Amino acid sequence: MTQAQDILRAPEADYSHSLGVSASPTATFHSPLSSFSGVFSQRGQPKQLKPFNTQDIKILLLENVNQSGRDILTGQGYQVEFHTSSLPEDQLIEKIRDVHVVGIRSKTKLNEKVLREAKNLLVIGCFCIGTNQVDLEYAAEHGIAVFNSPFANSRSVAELVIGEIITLARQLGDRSNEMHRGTWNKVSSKCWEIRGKTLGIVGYGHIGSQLSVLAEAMGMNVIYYDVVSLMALGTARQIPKLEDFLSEADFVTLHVPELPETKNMISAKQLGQMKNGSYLINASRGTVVDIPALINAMRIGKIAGAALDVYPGEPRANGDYFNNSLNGWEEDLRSLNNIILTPHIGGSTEEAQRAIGVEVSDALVRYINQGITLGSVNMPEVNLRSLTLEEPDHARVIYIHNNIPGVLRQVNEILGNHNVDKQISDSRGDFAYLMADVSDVQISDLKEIHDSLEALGSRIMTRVLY
Ligand SMILES: NC(=O)C1=CN([C@@H]2O[C@H](COP(=O)(O)OP(=O)(O)OC[C@H]3O[C@@H](n4cnc5c(N)ncnc54)[C@H](O)[C@@H]3O)[C@@H](O)[C@H]2O)C=CC1
Ligand SMILES: O=C(O)CCC(=O)C(=O)O
Repeated sequence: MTQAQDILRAPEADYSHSLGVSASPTATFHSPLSSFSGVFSQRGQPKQLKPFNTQDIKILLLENVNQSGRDILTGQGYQVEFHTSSLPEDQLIEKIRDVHVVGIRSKTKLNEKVLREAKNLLVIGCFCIGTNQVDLEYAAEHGIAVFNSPFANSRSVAELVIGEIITLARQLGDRSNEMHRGTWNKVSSKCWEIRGKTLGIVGYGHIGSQLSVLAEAMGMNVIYYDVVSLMALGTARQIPKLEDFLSEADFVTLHVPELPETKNMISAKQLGQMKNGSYLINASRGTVVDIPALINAMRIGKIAGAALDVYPGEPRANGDYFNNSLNGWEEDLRSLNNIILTPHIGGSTEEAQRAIGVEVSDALVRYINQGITLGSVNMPEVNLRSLTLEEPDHARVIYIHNNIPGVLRQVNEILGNHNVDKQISDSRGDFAYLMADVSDVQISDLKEIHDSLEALGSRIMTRVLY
């Protein structure tokens, strides 16, 4: 057996999941982080670290996180409680009090009210791209790291949008509904090829740029609007002003995050600036489109069709919920022609969910077991080579603290009685993350190190792994 094989077999080195995540011939996603275990285990077998003061890691997994992710977490011996949907707020609060880790997708709102109750929480895993459902600032202030999967479902969203462009151009939804009702209605009026038409992409990030390539391959012209100046792929063109952009596109598709600046970004005024008979697609977040304004624009024939995957209010679970009790305009939307309404399924493919399950669970394991924050969306990104089995009297000290002068001196005074083998510290805004590997420590020293760090005024959270 080669040394590399040996390392992969060791129970501690189980980031090897990332290497063979997909059974699909087309899913080529591999987490870039999957290579780190190899890099950092070169000097010996990595040692399985244990938290000094959180012996049994308890995880609450909501919203049907994929089996791939559940397997990784249960494989670590953590206690995993799994739910297929999100929970009502009162139940969420009850459960979050007890757990060290919570895993969610887009539905569960981890706002200040909920996080205030989460006294043991170390880390949140968003098994999706968007992190708008989490109060990231509050989490950082309380030493709770947040991880997501920044691009594992981008391709799935881009493919959905491609399908919708053709579906809208050919009024496929309406024809299919008519046939389901027994009506044969063969028409070509206002049905178009997409070849030569202009696709306008708002937000040219992971999804928007992927979509750009696919659309061009189908003969579309691509323009995009983004707040950042970005390199165009193929023959796509960035248009600096939203108004000019909207007046040029036959199809407008939205791929921006939920932010105060993107709220109602497409409203009556912007719909008025779009071409007569153009189409609108929103698979970003429900708040980006003023839906009553869209309903009006479709009723007067300004907009010839729309596809919506996301809504300002979305239900917690599957069921007969798409009625006026959610947002008040569902019945109006349902009555329109040539509108595709989908239940937030942009990223819902086997490939994407498997890859996300692996990527986020691997990040959680790295954080819980080793304190590594690579890929965190609210903490400085910090990494140190793993401790190895050849270093028995070592411990890893993690000190999350307010970013104020003089902290390193105080920490190193506390660690000074031991040999600090390696240390790293980085900050992100008001918060800083320090990780130090110390040798010559006995179990009896750990409590003293932990308690001394906890007593410092700058302290947000202390973890000692040994
Ligand atoms: N329907 C679904 O199931 C899914 C929805 N999403 C949503 O799609 C969004 C976009 O995803 P990615 O492409 O991965 O994000 P990204 O972060 O890679 O790209 C977003 C782009 O939007 C741009 N942007 C931000 N504010 C803007 C503004 N005010 N005007 C114009 N451009 C602006 C950014 O500069 C960036 O280039 C996510 O934030 C998420 O909310 C993501 C995955 C699945
Ligand atoms: O799959 C989900 O639940 C959420 C998908 C999404 O919107 C995201 O990844 O941001």
